[in-house]
Amino acid sequence: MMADFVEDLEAIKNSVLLTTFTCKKKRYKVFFHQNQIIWDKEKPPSVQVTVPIENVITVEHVNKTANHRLDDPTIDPHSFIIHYAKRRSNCTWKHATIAFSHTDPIQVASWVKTLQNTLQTFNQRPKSILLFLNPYGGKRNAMQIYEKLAKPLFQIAGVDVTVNVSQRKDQIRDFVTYHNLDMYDVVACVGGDGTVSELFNGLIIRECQLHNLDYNDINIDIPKPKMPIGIIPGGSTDTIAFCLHGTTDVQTAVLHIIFGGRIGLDLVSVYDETKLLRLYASVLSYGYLGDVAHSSDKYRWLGPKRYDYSGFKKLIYNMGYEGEIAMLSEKDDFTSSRCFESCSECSVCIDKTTEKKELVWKTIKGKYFMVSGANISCACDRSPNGIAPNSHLGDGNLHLVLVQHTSLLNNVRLLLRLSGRNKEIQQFPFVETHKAKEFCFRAINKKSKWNCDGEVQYQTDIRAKVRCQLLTILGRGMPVPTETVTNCCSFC
Ligand SMILES: Nc1ncnc2c1ncn2[C@@H]1O[C@H](COP(=O)(O)OP(=O)(O)OP(=O)(O)O)[C@@H](O)[C@H]1O
Repeated sequence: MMADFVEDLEAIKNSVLLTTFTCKKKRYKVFFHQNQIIWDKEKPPSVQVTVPIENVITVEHVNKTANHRLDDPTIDPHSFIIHYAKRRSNCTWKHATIAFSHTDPIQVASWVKTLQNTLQTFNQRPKSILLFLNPYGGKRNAMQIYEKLAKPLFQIAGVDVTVNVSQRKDQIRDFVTYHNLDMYDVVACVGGDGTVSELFNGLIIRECQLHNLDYNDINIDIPKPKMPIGIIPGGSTDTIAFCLHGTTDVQTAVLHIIFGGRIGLDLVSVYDETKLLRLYASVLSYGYLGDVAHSSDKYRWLGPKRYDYSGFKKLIYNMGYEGEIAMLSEKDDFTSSRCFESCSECSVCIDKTTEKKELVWKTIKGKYFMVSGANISCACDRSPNGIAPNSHLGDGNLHLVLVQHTSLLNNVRLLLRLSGRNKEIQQFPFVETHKAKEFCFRAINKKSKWNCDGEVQYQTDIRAKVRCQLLTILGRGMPVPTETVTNCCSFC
């Protein structure tokens, strides 16, 4: 049975179709081989387009226009349409279509059947999605984002979407924790980092309960939820979505959900002395960013601009906070590289046969402007490199970025560099970065708050532990950039 299936797949992959079709009164040679559709004009100049079948959303017959309003639409046996995704230079993907016609309906039927059969072999593509909308985050337009940009694409792809609009904070987390999700392939959301955080915190608590595990115990191996999550940006910063796709473009995110590609994302579980506080995916930050998260919530009516206002106020105060940090790291791990699509460092983590490296605890004390445990680079539109440019999505490590308390001028340089794309903050002498699998923080004297995926966490003394690739996300990872970097002034 399995052998037959594999043979069928091979037969589909090796099948060759070559037909001359018409498109907008011009003749095109269209070719399908080795899972690539290629078309080009019959006569010069050449306009060759190649579309890998994994970038095809759907293939269908074109509908004939009905003679009367009340007539049911019928299919035109002479034409078919390919809906596919086109990658653009700025990391975004766009929906595109091409319709081909032929006088012989058998040619058209043969193409439609072959392409549809090939698409059916992509069995990771979701058929049924439970989608949460957060009407409160970002510009409060999650509903419009869904109706205008996401729904039409899901309809083209034939994905069944059940929409659930959140009525209160933590409702998404509670729903995912306690409701039956068996009828869905994927849970997804339209919202910012706080919404994504509700979604995966609910999924993890649910999984622990299913396995009768006490999630408040830091020593348990947290079970990995089977269900992947899809993220459609609809918040203010959307750091998680940006680090996954290299953009916060909504259409790109929806296309990644439709394609069903999977990547493993590390999560970090954060505890106080007695219990799990929450899990995070982007950053846990104490000091400046904690203060900004706390004060900016009062100005939510300002939208994303609230971060500029609160950020400026907290910068002027230039508070420093004393603390003691203990971190658990691999003894000789000095590697540092960026995480892009098909990342080799993240694929090593999946391989359970990798030998375990020796881990050591190290303790440091100091006065800090900011202490951040970055699980991912934390790049976003406002900070194209992020706090930790070399942090990976799924390598089982976080980057502990410690910014010492220093002059106001240095803080301004730090923030300018964070908002630029040319240099990394790691090059400043007052910034040190450590890779860690676990860390503890204890505040000394004056206390700040933690900013945990954009949400305020009031307990200051915490312990955080990375959980390697605990979450499966629909996406392909950050694309390799094509832009060249230009030099900037030495000030920032
Ligand atoms: N119906 C609701 N009413 C009030 N708050 C809600 C509701 N649904 C979700 N929330 C909460 O809204 C808060 C903000 O949401 P979210 O983080 O998605 O947007 P944001 O803060 O604008 O974006 P980002 O985190 O990307 O900067 C989160 O704390 C989330 O738990």
